[in-house]
Amino acid sequence: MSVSDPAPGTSSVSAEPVRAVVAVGANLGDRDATLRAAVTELAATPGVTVLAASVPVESIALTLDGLDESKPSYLNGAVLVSTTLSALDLLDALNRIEDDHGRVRVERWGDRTLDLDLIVHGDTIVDTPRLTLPHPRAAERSFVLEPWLQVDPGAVLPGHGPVAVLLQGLQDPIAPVAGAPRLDQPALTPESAE
Ligand SMILES: Nc1ncnc2c1ncn2[C@@H]1O[C@H](COP(=O)(O)OP(=O)(O)OP(=O)(O)O)[C@@H](O)[C@H]1O
Ligand SMILES: Nc1nc2c(c(=O)[nH]1)N=C(CO)CN2
Repeated sequence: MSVSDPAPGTSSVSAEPVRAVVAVGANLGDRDATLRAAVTELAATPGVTVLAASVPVESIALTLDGLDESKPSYLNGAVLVSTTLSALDLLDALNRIEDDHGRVRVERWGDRTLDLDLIVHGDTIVDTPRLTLPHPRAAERSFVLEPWLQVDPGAVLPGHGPVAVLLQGLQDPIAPVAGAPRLDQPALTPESAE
């Protein structure tokens, strides 16, 4: 590889589709509606096919000071996609969707209307300020790993091991949302819930 070659997986177009995992989260506004809209927009992105989406899970806000129950709680989920986009182009698409949902970047790990993190992109390993893959904090977060396991029961986090094993070692609590459909399905309306 010459010095001008892009890092693996970051050139603008992948030769073959790869599987990627996107973690979704929100703790401001109508969290459920925002996550469902984001999955719809992801599915409408050229070069992206949604293969599966988790149901939403409720989680306590993780801040730089630890879990903080005084902050609005998060809804989190995960989406498994097949994509011909490079990791960087997929990240750009995720950032555009975040911006369209009024995402304001004020404080690290601060409250947000929508957060879309790229967890893995094929076997891409990259570590730059713009993009680190696999996501460097995924292994510590039940709110990422449990939904990921829902969409890919055999998932392995490169450099860390099977997601099912990692999840067993974590303490951050997550809770199901009673009756909530998968995030690639419409929300239940009072009529459809009857
Ligand atoms: N794998 C990745 N997924 C998403 N953003 C990433 C990734 N690697 C690096 N970044 C960079 O991180 C920057 C900050 O992203 P963001 O504000 O979403 O972080 P955060 O969600 O607050 O924290 P965390 O990364 O711990 O989830 C973005 O500008 C983005 O370029
Ligand atoms: N519970 C929860 N806490 C968080 C989350 C998140 O998605 N869920 N995302 C963060 C930054 O990515 C910071 N803290």
